[in-house]
Parts: sequence; structure tokens; C-alpha cells
Amino acid sequence: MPGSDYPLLQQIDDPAALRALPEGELAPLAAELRAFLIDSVARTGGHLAAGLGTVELTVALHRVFETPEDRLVWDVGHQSYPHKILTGRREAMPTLRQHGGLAGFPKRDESPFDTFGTGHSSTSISAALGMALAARREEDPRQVVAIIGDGALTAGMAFEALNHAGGMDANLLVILNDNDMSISPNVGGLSSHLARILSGRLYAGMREGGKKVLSLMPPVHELARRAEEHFKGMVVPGTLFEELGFNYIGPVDGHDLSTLVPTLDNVRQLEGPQFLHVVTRKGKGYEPAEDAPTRYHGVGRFDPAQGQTPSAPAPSPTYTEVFGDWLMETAAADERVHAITPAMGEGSGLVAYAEQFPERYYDVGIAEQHAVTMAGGLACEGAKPVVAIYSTFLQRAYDQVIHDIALQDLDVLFAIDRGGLVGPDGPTHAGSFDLAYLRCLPNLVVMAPADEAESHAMLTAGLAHPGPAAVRYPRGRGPGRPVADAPAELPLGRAEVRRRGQRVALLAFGSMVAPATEVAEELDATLVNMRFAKPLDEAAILEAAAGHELLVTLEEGAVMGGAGSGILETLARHGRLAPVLQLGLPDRFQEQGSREELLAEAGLDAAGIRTAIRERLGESAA
Ligand SMILES: Cc1ncc(C[n+]2csc(CCOP(=O)(O)OP(=O)(O)O)c2C)c(N)n1
Ligand SMILES: CC(=O)[C@@H](O)[C@H](O)COP(=O)(O)O
Ligand SMILES: [Mg+2]
Repeated sequence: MPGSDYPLLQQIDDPAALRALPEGELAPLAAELRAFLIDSVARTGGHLAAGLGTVELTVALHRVFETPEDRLVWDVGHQSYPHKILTGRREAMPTLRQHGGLAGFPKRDESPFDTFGTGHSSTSISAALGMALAARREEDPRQVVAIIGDGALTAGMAFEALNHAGGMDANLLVILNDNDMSISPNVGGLSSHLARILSGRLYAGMREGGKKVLSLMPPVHELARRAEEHFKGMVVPGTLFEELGFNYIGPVDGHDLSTLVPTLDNVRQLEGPQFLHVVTRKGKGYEPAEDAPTRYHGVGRFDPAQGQTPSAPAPSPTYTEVFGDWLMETAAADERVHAITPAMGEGSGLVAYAEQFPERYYDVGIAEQHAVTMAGGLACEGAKPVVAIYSTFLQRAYDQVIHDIALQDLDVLFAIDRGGLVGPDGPTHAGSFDLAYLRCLPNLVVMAPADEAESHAMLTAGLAHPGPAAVRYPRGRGPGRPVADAPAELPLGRAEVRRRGQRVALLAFGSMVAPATEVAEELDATLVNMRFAKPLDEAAILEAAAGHELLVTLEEGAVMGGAGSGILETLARHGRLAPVLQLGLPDRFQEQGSREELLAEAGLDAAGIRTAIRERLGESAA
């Protein structure tokens, strides 16, 4: 993208340069920033619609606040590309979400302007309050701002922070970026409350007038604030945020710099917890994204002139599609089936199901804890709830899985998508820990399919199982085994011996069966598709130990405490000694890149597995 297309943006290598611009150049700068963002994300893929909605807000924030001394904390961070572009990373945008390149979310070790690492939603207010309390203790005048979306505000953690912050006198500004969208349209009572505030046009009109008066005065002082407070109380019911102890300001147009800059200037001088309600449009300024913000939430590479075009028909369904199809046929046959998603309906493959079974579909918002425990309530009443959830986001509801579901042995099925490495979203979104954090739970059955057919069969088996069960499958496509080929039976806790060989036994879980198959053929090794991370097939493990020089466990998950550790525990419990090589994700976070790059880096592709085995056998790795 030649710099000449972006003459103003080319001058901005840090926010100080932005703050030095004449005021009249802010709007043209925002226009260039938006055009650059579209062009850049169209080349790399990534999150687009949210960032389009924060272009003006980002310009205004870096204009008014002395960043990075003043702290900005972006919630989720998928909307932070304009922030990254204005804070010295414009030229690095072609490396976005690629191996060794820019992260797709704010990252502390990437820039001093990225004050807190995000990716999972609803953490910004907590982190910002921590920073604000530290500033107060140091008697430092630096400001702290959390920018949170209306979707992210539906999570309990956001309200834990609002509740606490509202009772403190720390200088904290919470900016609600309200575009009435999560990935799908936002849901719940909060969304309705926000809509009611916006619809209070009388209030908005008066506020407009009121603000003009306030903005003409010297920096807003306590008397004016109290007068405004009283005035608001007279005209419209207090917002939820005022009831929690915040000084609520807004709603203001989040795309109008002539409003945003003076408003932020005023608010910056106020003491105590402030809540600025900003109204934006997700996808703003790029018509295809404005018309379809869900579709342009996350994009692959595309031609901006054409917009996203339908991709060519794929050779086989993704694991997500296998799940979505399975759910449709299962719900049609069994009216006890209900599906629950914490705001990830599209990514979890639930679009068709939601249309066909709206009365048995629940998008609970970004509320994983609530999703899991509500499923428990449904199960208590004889329903068959299916919680469709990304592995990484299930981490948010770990106690609910333990305390509300496993302990009570409730009949809930967890369809865990994005199990293992996810690729461009990087470490915040990798499903690296689910095998480790689930297999240790009593009563829970944990399955990992080797292919699409097995995934279908495991979902059926999990639903039929009278207690809690989990099926974890990776992002994207598998080996391509047709679902019609699904095993008729899947006996609980029974592995599948796929081949018998010499010297080495490969005990593979889930997605690792495919590369292990290639290596087993080359080495004439035994290959066992373990299928269950819990309960393990102890007989298969003991038989493998008895007849081979080396056992190799393979999982696309953390080695520490993972499924392979369960095999070690089995051998120990039976007093068996056997050489074991554990292959899986090492004890570090994997940065972003393609899934293939990351698997190879972790030694979990066929080449890596072969090399590790040969080295352990003392043979040349060649
Ligand atoms: C804990 C958690 N759950 C789910 C997600 C997936 N997710 C990413 S962005 C998003 C929607 C966020 O909506 P909002 O905060 O309103 O931001 P917008 O995209 O509208 O700007 C969701 C559900 C996540 N990142 N973290
Ligand atoms: C920002 C966020 O958390 C989601 O948009 C996530 O990136 C979706 O991941 P998938 O692309 O795997 O559905
Ligand atoms: Mg939103």
C-alpha cells in the first residue's frame, strides 16, 4: 500500500505526532486510517468490522489522552488494529496474525501502548481498575481508560468490575462502545436497557444542549456536574451505570470527532469513576461490513472492491459443520435436545439449528459460566442440553463444569470446538489445556475423535451417556473420513487398535491419529487410536506396554497433565515399568501462525514425531 495513498497517516509513527496535528486534519486522518485498515485486513485477513467501528474513537483517544502514560485497555482487542496502526505498527500490519508477526490482539510485549494483553472478552474494566488504583496510590495523575463493547459487557466479569469500581473513588473512565452487536446481534436485558437509553431522544436532545453549555465553561467542575446529575434524574430514569456509582455521560456519536474530542477532554478532567456511552456502527465506512457486520467480524483475504466472495466448495466438512449437522438430525429425533452457545453461534455451527429449532436454542451472550450452569438446570428437568463452546472459552467456566455439572453428575454434553491449536488467533485462543483440565474430573467422559466420522459417533455416544460428557475436536477440517463411515458402536473407554507392529506403540489421541498413522506405517509400529482421554482403555495400555520397547503418547494438548500423563498413571497404578515418550504441546504458550506451522514447531507433525522416536531409540534422526 503506497504511502502516497495515505499522506497524513504516513506522518503518524506515534500518537505524539497525532496530537501535534492541526484539529482540522483529524477527520481526514480518520478517513485515511479507515481506508488503510480495509486495505490491510483485506490482504492479511483478521478482524475487520469491529475495528472499522472504532476508527474515530481511537483517533480521539490518542488525541486527548497522553498515551502511553495514560493507559488504554481494549476489551477483547479485536477492534484494536486502528490503535496498533497509530502506535507505530502501521508498517508491520502486513505481518498481522502471522508466525513471528503482529498479534491479532493487544500484547504487552509487542508495544508499550498495549497496556494489557486481551483476547478473551470482559477483562478490561478489571485490569483498568487495577491500574487506576495503582495510579492513585502513587498519587500519579495518569488516566486509565477501559474501552468495552456492548457484547463484552454481557459477561459477569465486567459487572464484577463495574460493581467494585463504582464503589471506589479511583479515576477510571469506562467507555462503552455500543454498536448493538456482539458477533451476532447482541442479546439480553442489558441490550434492551442500552436501547432504551438511546431511544430517550428527549434526553439526548437536551443532553446535546447541556453539553454545549458545559463545553463552553471552564473545565467541568463539581457544581456543573451536580446540576447535570440533578437534571438527568429529572428527565430520564438513572442508567444502570449511575446506580452502580458511575457518572454516566452520553450517549454520544462515536463517529463524530467534533463531539468525541471535546467530550473526552471534559471527561478526562473529572474525578472518580466515569462511564462514557459511545454509539458506533460495527463495520462503519465499508458498506459490505455495515450491511453484514457478523460476516465481516472475522474475514479471510478478500478484494475490497468485490467484498467477501463465497469460497469454493470444500472437499469435506469441517468438524464444526459435522457438529452442526449432527445437532440438526439429533434435535429432530429427540425433543429433549437443547443447544446453548455463549455468543458464538456462527463459529460453533449453530446457524441452521437456531433457525430450525429457535425454541430450543439459547445464545446467552458472552456468559460461559452462565451457559454451563443453565445447562445443568435444564438437565435437572430431564432435558438433554448440548453446550457448544470453544475450548479456550470453556476455561472461563471451569468451576461450573466441576461444581455444577460433574459433581452432580448431570447429563450435559459439551461439544468443544477449537480443541488444540487454532492458528492465527494465537495463544489467547488455543484450546491447549482442555484434555488436562477435564480428564481429572470425576464422572466426566472425555472423547477426542480421530476424524469427522468418529466425531459424529462420539457426539451420539456422549448424548446417550447418562452423565456429563465432552467431545473435543479441532478447528477446521480433519482427514476427510465421511460421516457415513461412522463406527456403529463406540464402547465406553475402549480404544481402537488400528495396526499392530514391532518395537514401538503409538498411543494417539484425536487429531494426532492422522500424523501417527503415517509414522506407524514407516516404522512398522503399532498404532492405537485412544478415542477416550477419560476413561482410558487400561487393557490397551497394558497390552501395548507388554509387547513393545517404547510407548509413544501423542496429543494436541499440553503434555503437562494431559492425556499422555494418564497413560503414565495407568502404568504406575499397575506397577508396570515401560519406556514412554510423551509428545504434545510443550510447557510454553504457542504464538500465532498457521495451525500447520505451529504443529510443526511443537514437533507434532509426522516429521517431528518420527524424529523424536528415532532419537529416543538412539537411531539417527535422518
Ligand atoms: C470470553 C470470551 N468469549 C467469547 C469471545 C468471542 N468474541 C470475540 S469478540 C465477541 C463479540 C464482542 O462484542 P462487543 O464487545 O460488542 O465488540 P464488537 O465486536 O461489537 O466491537 C465475541 C463473542 C471472546 N473473545 N472471549
Ligand atoms: C475475537 C474472537 O474471540 C473471535 O472472533 C475469535 O477470533 C473467533 O475464532 P474463530 O475464527 O476460530 O471462530
Ligand atoms: Mg458490540
